[in-house]
Amino acid sequence: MRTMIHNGMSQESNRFPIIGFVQQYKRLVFGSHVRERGSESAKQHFYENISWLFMWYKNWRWEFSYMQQSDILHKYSVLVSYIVFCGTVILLYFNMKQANIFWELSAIGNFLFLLILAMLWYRKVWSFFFATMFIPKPRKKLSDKAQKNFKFRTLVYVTIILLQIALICVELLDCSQFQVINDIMETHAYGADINEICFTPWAITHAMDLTIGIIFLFTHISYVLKWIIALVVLIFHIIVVFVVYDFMFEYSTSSNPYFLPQYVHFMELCRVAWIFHIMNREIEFISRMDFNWKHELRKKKDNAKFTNETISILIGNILPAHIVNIYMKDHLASELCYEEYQNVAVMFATIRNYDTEQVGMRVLNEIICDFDEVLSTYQGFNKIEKIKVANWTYMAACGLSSTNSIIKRNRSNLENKESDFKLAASASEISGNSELQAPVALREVGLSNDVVFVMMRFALDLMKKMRQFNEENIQSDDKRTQGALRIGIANGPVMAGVVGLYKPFYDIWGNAVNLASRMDSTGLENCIQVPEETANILMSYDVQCTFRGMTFAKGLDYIPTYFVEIDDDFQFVQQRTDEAVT
Ligand SMILES: Nc1ncnc2c1ncn2[C@@H]1O[C@H](COP(=O)(O)OP(=O)(O)OP(=O)(O)O)[C@@H](O)[C@H]1O
Repeated sequence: MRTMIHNGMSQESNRFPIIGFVQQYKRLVFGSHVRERGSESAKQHFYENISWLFMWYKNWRWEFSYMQQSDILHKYSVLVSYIVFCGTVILLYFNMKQANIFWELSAIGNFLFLLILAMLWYRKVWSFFFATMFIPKPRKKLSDKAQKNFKFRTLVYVTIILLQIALICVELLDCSQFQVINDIMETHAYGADINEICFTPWAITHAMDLTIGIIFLFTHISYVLKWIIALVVLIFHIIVVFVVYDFMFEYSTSSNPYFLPQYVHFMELCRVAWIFHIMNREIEFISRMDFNWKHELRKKKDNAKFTNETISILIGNILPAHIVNIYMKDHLASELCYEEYQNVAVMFATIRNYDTEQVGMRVLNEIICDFDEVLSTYQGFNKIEKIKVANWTYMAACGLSSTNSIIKRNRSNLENKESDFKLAASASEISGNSELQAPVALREVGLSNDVVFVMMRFALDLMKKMRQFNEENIQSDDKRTQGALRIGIANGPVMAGVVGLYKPFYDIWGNAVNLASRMDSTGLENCIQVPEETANILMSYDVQCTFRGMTFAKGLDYIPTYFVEIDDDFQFVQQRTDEAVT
């Protein structure tokens, strides 16, 4: 992005009138070609959107937001124009006779300038003098607002120029044409002091030069407004030079023997106006181009943010939220990162009576969508995480929350307790759990048996959903053609993580997973089969579990298994008090 901006900026700078000329010259002399790079469309957009004559954006929304930008140079512009104002006072003082009104206006001007400068500079001056002391910096509200407010900036600008022009006007008005002629004749006839003459033409022209300087000094003021004011000053000068005080200017000294002094005066002002205008145009161009690039950058940033969010959503559909955070935050994609959980409830739910060959993918998709809908209601602390759908089996787990886990990372075989702790803490930061102090605490949290009870409730909700699906989609009363769920649940320690380079897939491993799978494969339709340990937990929650018998589970031999007692509405049956496990 930075390279793109750099390329763009250097390309744009080649188009400045002066630099552009140098480039053209180089091409002519050395035959070199400047290779066009960077974002062509952004550049094209900029050129199409700007009016070269008026230096404004054709899009008024852009123009408005450009003008509303904060002008950090504003206080410096005001300071420089104050110096110029004082310079004008000194210039007129030494070259002309002053009336009282001149000093009154100077005093008003000084007062206004100092007021505005105090408003704009108080914070900077304060931090300059008191930065080392423990005096709090004054609030930046006023100076900041003044800098940001376009109307205020324009008002200050117009006031300064009016003050400057008024100063020249009072000097001129104080000198009537009759008095000027009289002064000149006295000077010639009686050898009177030249300082006694109330009017010095070059002083007026130079004061006008300074005014033109102030006009083009300010940035973030409408370019057209500046030109209108500059034209008014030029016309005012023409009237003074050629009409009202033509006699004085005609006989003033000339810096060019080939032109009449009046024209020399006018050309002087035009030259100054032209130079300042060119400089101002360059600054305006850079400033607008800078704004354009900022806008492009903001757009690209927004796009990048949107893409990032989309990626997060997509990955969030594949991986659990806290794993997404670790992946996105720490860029672990190429490293092994897995979690150890002390107690997770695992469920395998197989949809029976359907075969993809017979009913097609549509039925499977609809049922799984229904199940996912149920899943979306199991959020929060004991959130249920869908692991996968394998064939017609829906696999889910409860207790895979970041606060229950110890995260392990395999970074160059560097794995020790300390790093485990740090990562567990970072996971807790992500999930916002500040109670987490050490892995020991994690283990205690991870041992909560609520996960088993929540998993059982989820299994019952899936059964209800299955029945609803049958009612809505299957016409026949034949139980053999209707979908039925066979569910196995087990709990215990598991490991969870993402392995491999491509197609990140979150999975869980451990005895509890194998056992849950066996509980499903050896179970019965519309029943939830659990091993003894899980049954004991459920019974401690007052859920009636009935001993099924010794069931053969491959790899485990014969193990005692239980069915969770379910009524006709797919509600669990409360345990009879005499059987309750305490
Ligand atoms: N992460 C998992 N996802 C899906 N199924 C799993 C997962 N982990 C284990 N299982 C299933 O649990 C069952 C028992 O696992 P075990 O490791 O005992 O397999 P096995 O001895 O190879 O048995 P089988 O011959 O049935 O595959 C297997 O059927 C296996 O498919």
